[in-house]
Amino acid sequence: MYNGARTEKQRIRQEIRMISKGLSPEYRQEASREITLKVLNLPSWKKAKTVMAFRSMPEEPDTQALLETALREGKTLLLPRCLDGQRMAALPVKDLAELRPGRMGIQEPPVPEEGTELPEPDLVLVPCMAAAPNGIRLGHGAGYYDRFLEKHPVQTVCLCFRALLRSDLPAEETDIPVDFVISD
Ligand SMILES: Nc1nc2c(c(=O)[nH]1)N(C=O)[C@@H](CNc1ccc(C(=O)N[C@@H](CCC(=O)O)C(=O)O)cc1)CN2
Ligand SMILES: Nc1ncnc2c1ncn2[C@@H]1O[C@H](COP(=O)(O)OP(=O)(O)OP(=O)(O)O)[C@@H](O)[C@H]1O
Repeated sequence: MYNGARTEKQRIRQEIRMISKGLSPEYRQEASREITLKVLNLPSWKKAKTVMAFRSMPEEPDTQALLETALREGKTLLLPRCLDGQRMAALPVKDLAELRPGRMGIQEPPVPEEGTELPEPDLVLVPCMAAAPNGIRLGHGAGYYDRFLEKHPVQTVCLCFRALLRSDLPAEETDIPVDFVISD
């Protein structure tokens, strides 16, 4: 079946990969620092008892300081773990040393003991390849976050380098826009 939005997304992902490759380590580091400070100043971060964040991949804003701060502030920290090619779970992490590489080499929490109750997040930090100021985001194309957010309608904040913001992202019916986009 021809799907215009999907084809357009693939084309934009190629462009984004090129732009992303051109971002210097110095820019990434400084921009990640600015993004981190903005997140820490969000009322929704300050209020949140349980935060679902993500362990960043090299091309994403570095979330290390956010993860450490969440734990230090005594928040319950959840990180995604891919269950299969379509679904992910938000699992609790007490110490970043518990994480092990999963799909695409992303560090994931271990599977909790059977019967462990999973806390619901008050705030979800969402990764992206690119995002539009109106909250439409472009991910890696597996639909993990769209499926997850459909079941967990909570406050969402997407972290995106300013250089990767673009207002021409196409949306499919299943795309769930984020509430805020934070960039440097
Ligand atoms: N930091 C971070 N964690 C995250 C995500 C993310 O975007 N960023 N995800 C957001 O969804 C989930 C993992 N996303 C994935 C998205 C696509 C594929 C995937 O289909 N990989 C292909 C190869 C594609 C490629 O190389 O580009 C494969 O495994 O065959 C795997 C995981 C959960 N954790
Ligand atoms: N809730 C859903 N139910 C069924 N299919 C879905 C759902 N959400 C997304 N999909 C399908 O998954 C595929 C990938 O979606 P999309 O391109 O939006 O992923 P993405 O947002 O880029 O990736 P990710 O969410 O993993 O970061 C699409 O073909 C879409 O139709």
